Amino acid sequence: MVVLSDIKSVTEALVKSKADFADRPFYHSDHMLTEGSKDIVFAKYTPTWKLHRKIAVKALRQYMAGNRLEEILHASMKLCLPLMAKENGAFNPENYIDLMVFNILNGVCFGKSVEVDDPDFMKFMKLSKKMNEMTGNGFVEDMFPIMFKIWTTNKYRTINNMNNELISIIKRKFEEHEETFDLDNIRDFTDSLILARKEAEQEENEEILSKLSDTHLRQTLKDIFTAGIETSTVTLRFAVRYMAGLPDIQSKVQEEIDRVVGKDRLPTVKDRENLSYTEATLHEVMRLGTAVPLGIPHSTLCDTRVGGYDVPKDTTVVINHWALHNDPNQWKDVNKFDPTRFLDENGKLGKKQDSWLPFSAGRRGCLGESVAKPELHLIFATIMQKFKITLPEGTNPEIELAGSGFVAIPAPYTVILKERNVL
Ligand code: HEM
Repeated sequence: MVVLSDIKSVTEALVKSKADFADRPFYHSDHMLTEGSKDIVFAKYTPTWKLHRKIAVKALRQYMAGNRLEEILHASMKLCLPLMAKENGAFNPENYIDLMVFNILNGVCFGKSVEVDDPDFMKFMKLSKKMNEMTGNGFVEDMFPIMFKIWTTNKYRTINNMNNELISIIKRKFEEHEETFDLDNIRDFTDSLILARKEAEQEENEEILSKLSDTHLRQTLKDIFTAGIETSTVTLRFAVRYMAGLPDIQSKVQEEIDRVVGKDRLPTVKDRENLSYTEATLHEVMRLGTAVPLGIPHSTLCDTRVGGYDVPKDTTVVINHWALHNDPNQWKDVNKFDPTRFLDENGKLGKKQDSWLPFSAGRRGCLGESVAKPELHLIFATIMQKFKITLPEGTNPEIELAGSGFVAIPAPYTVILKERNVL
């Protein structure tokens, strides 16, 4: 296994070496949990993966072209904000952040916003968190694949059952969409996937059709949901926790939002270009609170080289995003939370710093970056606009980490909210 921990070698591998590092290692457990490697996230670098990625990118682009993201977020915020305002004293904001993010991705995929007690929301979040927590340390079955045939561990069986429950939720939603599909009204990402299949049917393209089975399409949906929800909720949980412990930075974010957006309306996607300090603060949250510290493992497609070393075909390659974000050669006062490092001399968001790579890069770079960036910004800016956030007295100012999954999680914490800008 090779671990790349500096931006020079990461850029060489992911960007300059074309597809050499674009494969994924094969794990039997992934193969089983993705109904036979029919997903995007863990799939090998094959024409089928390329087709699904292309269709998913196009479908997300279609969705993002209008202002549906903003509409769905505003609807969700109108549900969440009054509930948050009613919280008395210190509380854990996790459930509200979960709902805001769930509603965005539920909106993207299935065109709907739900309430806090929606059964699918509650079930989905519970399953997704538990699965992230449990899968982090891997499966003994991957070392001894024969076990899949004779006896699987309790851990694998539990995760497999939870995975099947997730798949059944998505399957039901996909079937509802198929029944109500209308060519003249493409409502969301799911409709765009169904449309892609109908187009292949019209062209009688059997080869493409064989790659667009129901299983493939629901696995793509599952990817968008699972890859999108945990990463975004964790980033926002870090953001709220950082702001609670950094009152000066919080005030600067709020001054900017008050000046640009005011008090009479919610922030919009268009405001983002004028909210440079707020965006820079989010960048700094994503640097110090790296949500996916070791990315998703890559694998080499051929014999290749990186950093002057030979790397044989089929070598697992890990991108250490945490190291890139904490490299003292790249970041001045590396441990200091300082949004201004992302701003130019005019206070505008400067060119992206090379060693800031939360979404990775190259052919396997995060497929949802175009959704995640406006989504995180809108949610963060709206929370900051509405609430002053403080820590309960006696809280350790250091942020503690928890969890052992793909995603790094801040340890559960509580905050106190005070409404600002009450209309
Ligand atoms: C804070 C938010 C997010 C972060 C930090 C993040 C980060 C990442 C990272 C590090 C990877 C691995 C890239 C690689 O292998 O080099 C990845 C892959 C992926 N992400 Fe995200 N992500 C976020 C949000 C999202 C969202 C909202 C979606 C869906 C709308 C999404 C969908 C995906 C998919 C499908 C892949 C697999 C791409 C492939 O293998 O071709 N992510 N993400």
